[in-house]
Amino acid sequence: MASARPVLRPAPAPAEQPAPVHLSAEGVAVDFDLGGRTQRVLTDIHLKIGKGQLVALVGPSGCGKSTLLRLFAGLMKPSAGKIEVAGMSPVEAARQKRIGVAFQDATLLPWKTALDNAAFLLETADPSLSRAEVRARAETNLHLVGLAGAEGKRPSQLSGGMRQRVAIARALTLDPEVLLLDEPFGALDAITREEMGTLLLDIWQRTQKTVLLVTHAFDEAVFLASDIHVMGTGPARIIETIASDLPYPRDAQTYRDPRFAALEARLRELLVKSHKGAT
Ligand SMILES: Nc1ncnc2c1ncn2[C@@H]1O[C@H](COP(=O)(O)OP(=O)(O)OP(=O)(O)O)[C@@H](O)[C@H]1O
Repeated sequence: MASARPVLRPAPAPAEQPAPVHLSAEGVAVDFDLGGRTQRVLTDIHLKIGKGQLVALVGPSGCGKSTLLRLFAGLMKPSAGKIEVAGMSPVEAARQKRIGVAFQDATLLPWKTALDNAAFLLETADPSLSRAEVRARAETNLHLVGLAGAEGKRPSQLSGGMRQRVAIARALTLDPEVLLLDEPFGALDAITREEMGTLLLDIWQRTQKTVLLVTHAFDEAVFLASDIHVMGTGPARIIETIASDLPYPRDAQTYRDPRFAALEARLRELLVKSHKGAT
């Protein structure tokens, strides 16, 4: 009788563990008081973003994307529901330097140079660091965002896109776990925007930060994000979450992947519907 041969099977792949939740919104609503009249801007927002994910938030203009980002940054409180960052309140997470933000209006200090602006937040957040150390970190990040040579310029001497990049360098200098980016490349020309997108992917892959990116540009959302949360209006809520099937790493070839076009088309369809109030 032939001896039974051991059957060689590949070792089972370890079950993929979902990343622990890093940013969460549970039943969040925001009301603004407009001189005695209450306007509900966000309603029933539920969102879970895993640690180390790069996620995009898209939606019609004025639907409340920046408001949601401001909630995660701890800059305002929800009228209802709960927001957490790393299992704590956003205010506490910000206090612990876990959150870096770069918003649409770069809000740089006009009297400070690009280098001093990039250094500013870390300088005030961690007085134990030497000035030389802080400036070295700020300089590294300014170079990373393509601003070598502009260290000594003041905001009034920089273009809108350059100011935006200083704001990103300032957020990176804090070395936070979470990056909240509101239209960070909105003011840039198409080519620089693509370059900055590739740079962001590179930073993200090297640092494994959790990134929440607000953008109007479908191609940017599709190129960068693993999940795209689509918001509708009146009042805003998440109408769909698209899990991207585009693999990482992504590069110029990614734009030619048929899956890219399909995702972009899906986004377009959802946002057109949302504009018409049909969702
Ligand atoms: N502090 C505030 N007080 C009153 N209303 C506000 C305030 N901040 C924002 N809003 C209103 O809330 C809504 C959502 O604004 P928000 O800036 O979050 O939208 P958005 O989706 O980021 O817009 P965009 O894409 O144009 O940047 C808008 O109607 C805006 O006018």
